[in-house]
Amino acid sequence: MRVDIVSIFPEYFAPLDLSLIGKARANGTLRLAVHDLRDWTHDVHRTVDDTPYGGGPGMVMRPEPWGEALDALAPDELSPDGHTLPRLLVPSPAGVRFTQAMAHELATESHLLFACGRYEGIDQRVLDHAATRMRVTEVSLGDYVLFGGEVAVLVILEAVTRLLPGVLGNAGSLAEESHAHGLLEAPMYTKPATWRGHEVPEVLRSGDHGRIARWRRDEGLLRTAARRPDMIAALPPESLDKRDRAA
Ligand SMILES: N#Cc1c(-c2ccc3ccn(Cc4ccc(CN5CCOCC5)cc4)c3c2)n[nH]c1N
Repeated sequence: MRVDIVSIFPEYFAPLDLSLIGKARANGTLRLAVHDLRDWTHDVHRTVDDTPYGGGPGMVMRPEPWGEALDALAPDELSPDGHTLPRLLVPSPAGVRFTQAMAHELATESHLLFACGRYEGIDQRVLDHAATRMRVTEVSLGDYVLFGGEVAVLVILEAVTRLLPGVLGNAGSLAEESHAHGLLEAPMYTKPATWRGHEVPEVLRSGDHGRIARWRRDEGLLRTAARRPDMIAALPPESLDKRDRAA
């Protein structure tokens, strides 16, 4: 997967050299490039923002630098390797909610292009023009307000990269993790069996894998009911058996 990120704070993405994303870049699974939007400005001050039409607080990101950046990173003509246009992701407080389902969808794309806004956001015409030639998605992490899109790109990129083949050593954990089967995962424990007077639940040390599986499902169901009743409501009815309904 090719990923291009455009931001006025490219240094925000230094963490992408670390850990499993760093390994995915080193082995070619992820081909990532971070670009400074100011490289597409032409004035001495490298200006990227201006006052909003219609008044209101703050500043808006000018369309010209963004237009030139997207032209450069998403050229209309097919590249020699038959490369098609990228999927443009624009983090925004007004975006559709980012979910694990969207992470799976994005993990199937060959080229993602992230536009990181700052100030009050990017001039709408940038997105409208981009949408005439590529798929554009405004995406939000949730109902809280950030300074800009960079943190959202780090989150989205981590959620997508871990779904790419070979990135997560133990692919089994992908199948088991919460949000994969609609429930939060059960509590996890490791050695020692007793720590500061707290015992690991006996069932987990029983070696009875049937009991363990049932305990984990029950605990996941209880946690989900307590913390995320919305996820319970979204479960397909057939996924809850009589025991679950009694819980
Ligand atoms: N993903 C994600 C995000 C973002 C996000 C993503 C991208 C950008 C680019 C600029 N910002 C700052 C910003 C904050 C608030 C507002 C709304 N304004 C409406 C008019 O009154 C003033 C306030 C706009 C822009 C961003 C924030 N926030 N929360 C998420 N889940």
